[in-house]
Amino acid sequence: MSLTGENLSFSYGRTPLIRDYSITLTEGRILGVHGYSGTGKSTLARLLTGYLTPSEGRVLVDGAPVVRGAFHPAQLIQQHPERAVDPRWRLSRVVENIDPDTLEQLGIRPEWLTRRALEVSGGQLQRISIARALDPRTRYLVADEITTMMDGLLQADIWAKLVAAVRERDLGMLVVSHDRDLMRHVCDEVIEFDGGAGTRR
Ligand SMILES: Nc1ncnc2c1ncn2[C@@H]1O[C@H](COP(=O)(O)OP(=O)(O)OP(=O)(O)O)[C@@H](O)[C@H]1O
Repeated sequence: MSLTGENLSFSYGRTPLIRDYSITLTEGRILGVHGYSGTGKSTLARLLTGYLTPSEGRVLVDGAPVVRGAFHPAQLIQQHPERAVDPRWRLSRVVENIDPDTLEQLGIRPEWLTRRALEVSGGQLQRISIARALDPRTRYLVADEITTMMDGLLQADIWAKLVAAVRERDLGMLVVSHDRDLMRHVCDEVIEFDGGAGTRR
């Protein structure tokens, strides 16, 4: 069982950002993706989770393309949770499909759920967006710089809880980060991302 990006190419304008790049994430593994700023790591994360469509190549989940409009089994957790959560919604609505044990596992307090996104802290909102990504149908997570804006203690707490949840559910997780120490700590393996064959910047 795997999440595969097969011969992916993508560009925002004329210059290719990602070219003929392939990557495989196996269920139950935590794979780190490290690379210089601007190489296209966030773009790769978006391609793998269906937020962007590759110009060439394809994304396969367990060997098959994801059905358009269906729940994507690879869920993206972004650096800025406030961009991922509708500010008008009470947080209880954001996590309505998530079982209470998962909320408790992530240290989410019931009183946060009565509020909206702008009425909780960044760390609290990131826990909510992690919880939402842990839908029962999720098989893979792509975590893109999810604790970059947080202090060390909060980072460590969130990663400990997320990794425990991932291991317990035997999910595959791709971790995009600049932080080599974090990746050494969290990942089974770390790869260097360069955008693929022949990309220039
Ligand atoms: N929506 C967009 N439209 C046009 N260009 C974009 C868009 N999003 C990103 N880019 C450009 O694509 C390149 C790669 O961006 P991306 O965010 O994927 O890189 P990254 O490796 O994640 O960078 P960082 O490590 O700094 O977060 C950058 O030059 C960026 O300016």
